[in-house]
Amino acid sequence: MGIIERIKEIEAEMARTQKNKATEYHLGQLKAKIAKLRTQLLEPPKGSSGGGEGFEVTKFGHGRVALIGFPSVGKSTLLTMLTGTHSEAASYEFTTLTCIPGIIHYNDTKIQLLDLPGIIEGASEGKGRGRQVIAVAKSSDLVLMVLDASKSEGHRQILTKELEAVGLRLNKRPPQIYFKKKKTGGISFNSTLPLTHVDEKLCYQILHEYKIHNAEVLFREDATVDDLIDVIEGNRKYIKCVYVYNKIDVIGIDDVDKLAQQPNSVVISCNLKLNLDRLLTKMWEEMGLVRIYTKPQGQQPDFTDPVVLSADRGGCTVEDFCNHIHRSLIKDVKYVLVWGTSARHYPQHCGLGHVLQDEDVVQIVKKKEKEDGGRGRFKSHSTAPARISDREKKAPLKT
Ligand SMILES: Nc1nc2c(ncn2[C@@H]2O[C@H](COP(=O)(O)OP(=O)(O)OP(=O)(O)O)[C@@H](O)[C@H]2O)c(=O)[nH]1
Ligand SMILES: [K+]
Ligand SMILES: [Mg+2]
Repeated sequence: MGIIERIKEIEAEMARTQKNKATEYHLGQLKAKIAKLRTQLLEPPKGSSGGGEGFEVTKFGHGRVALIGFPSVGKSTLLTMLTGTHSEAASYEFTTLTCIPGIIHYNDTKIQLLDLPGIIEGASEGKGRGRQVIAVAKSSDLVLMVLDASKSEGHRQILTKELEAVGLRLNKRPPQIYFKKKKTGGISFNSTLPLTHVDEKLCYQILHEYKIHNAEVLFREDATVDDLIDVIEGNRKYIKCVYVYNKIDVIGIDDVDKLAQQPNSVVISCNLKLNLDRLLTKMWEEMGLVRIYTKPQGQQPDFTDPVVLSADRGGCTVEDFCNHIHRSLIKDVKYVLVWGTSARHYPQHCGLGHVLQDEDVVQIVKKKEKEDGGRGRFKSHSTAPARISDREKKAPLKT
């Protein structure tokens, strides 16, 4: 029997099994069995060199956003509208057969937007180009799940399930469970609070299913069996997702209202160019990008060319900022001067650990500033016309 058939069989058994206290251990075990099989399904076939031909698209810009959705929901139309890069759109399904990258210029940052083939139910099992599409989704910083506002609301759940089946977790944070395999000592099970979903016996059974007999497990929240399995599997990818309901031009205003109230959702119409600004704002907020403007001593900052950091990827400290400019810079830095929302007063003298915020202005003061004679990266940097921000009008940047 193939892996997919075995998954189907266990799912059927789970559906048949009544949920109660007496069956919860058995159900937990079945969940672990399915998780193991799904992981197996994702492994490249034996004898092959890797995952087969994927969509090789080089990362570009300050972040990557993937358009995921069923066929003909308007993904390509949206890519064309937001990036100006043409991607063929038509009324028939599977118009797009590969990955098409475009660039969104927004708030002085560049975001790579990827148009992809439509995926269908069963994509996680390899139907259509599901695997390749999902691999791209996994490589992204944000997923825009594009939905047809006029179609069944169930589509959102079906797609979410497909993505979950391959280890993607949308708008979730990793479970607060400490888990460490050991060589000896048996299993130590602890929690910092009362648990209502998992007890010691259930945890043992799940670990047993994974043939783990020595480990330390500490629950720091009232997590579920699924959370525990995610932590043991360890290969889950936590990604933010915005649900984009397109084609609101073909439904009534009451239905539009209902969809707009769904969590993390934006309603749009590509045809009527409705709400695309809102979509861009939401997308940008969710990416959590932090723009830092460098200020050469005695000059205004260059407000056209920020260093872009991210709390999720790489971090936003002064040290991250310095490393972003040049790996070897850090050893020369004495301290930095910071203007902006992260500063308590202007300018604030900050060390490497200081956490910067969006639109902060930073001036680097080097250890050997004098001997350097002002020839460093920051002295010669840019004479581009400065954009005068509101904040700056209030507090001119002297130094
Ligand atoms: N009414 C309406 N139709 C739209 C809208 N946006 C796109 N469409 C139409 O929907 C159809 C499918 O659009 P595509 O952009 O090809 O959809 P897709 O999701 O890229 O489709 P595949 O590549 O086949 O998966 C086209 O006929 C578009 O003109 C919209 O806002 N309103
Ligand atoms: K289409
Ligand atoms: Mg398309």
